[in-house]
Amino acid sequence: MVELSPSILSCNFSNLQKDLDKTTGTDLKMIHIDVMDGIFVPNISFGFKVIKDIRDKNDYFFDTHAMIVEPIKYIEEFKNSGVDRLTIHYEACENLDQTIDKIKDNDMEAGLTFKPATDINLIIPYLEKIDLVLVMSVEPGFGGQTFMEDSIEKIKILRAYIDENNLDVKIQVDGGIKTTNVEKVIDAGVDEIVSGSDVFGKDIKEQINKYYEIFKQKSL
Ligand SMILES: O=C(CO)[C@H](O)[C@H](O)COP(=O)(O)O
Ligand SMILES: [Co+2]
Repeated sequence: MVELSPSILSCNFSNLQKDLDKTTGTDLKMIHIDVMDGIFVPNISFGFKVIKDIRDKNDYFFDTHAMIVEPIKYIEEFKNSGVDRLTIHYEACENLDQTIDKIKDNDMEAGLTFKPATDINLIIPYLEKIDLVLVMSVEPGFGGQTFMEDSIEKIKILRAYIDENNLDVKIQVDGGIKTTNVEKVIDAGVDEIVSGSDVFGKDIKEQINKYYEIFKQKSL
């Protein structure tokens, strides 16, 4: 079944744990943690201290999306903060192979993502060595943007390649997903859905339950 990874970027940071507490009693298994450095993307979110502090209070799988230049420099710190999977940007790494290897050496799952304008054919060769490929369906940097329709084709290409080659790689989509458009990305073949403003910007528990209702219907 498809899983939801709600982005805490849309939480109220003055009440972060209060927002996370509202997710209890749902089917949720992971949360999406967007780290931005103000250089790779034109926005700054939060860093290791925040991740560490919520790690102490939440058992969820920490699905972390690093929108930072040269994440290789910070891999140990992500690990020490309690990150379970580190997803890095193709465009942000001078040596992508080395960066992926170092994530794995630090006992985290490795995810790879790419900006909407990046040619998907550049990503395909790395599918053999990663655990997750993330299709960005908005320009990275901000929550609350509109879903880019051409992401559907990218998901279909990745789904076909992964299935044809029997690869053990999950597909995630991030940006502009709502309960009203989630079905089309599921039909295209995603395994995980990131949603920020449509979860933490609304009635949190109700929205998570709505997503899981849709996922269950779709898996019948
Ligand atoms: O990576 C991101 C932005 O760069 C966020 O995960 C994403 O934008 C989620 O927010 P929303 O669902 O509101 O689009
Ligand atoms: Co993200």
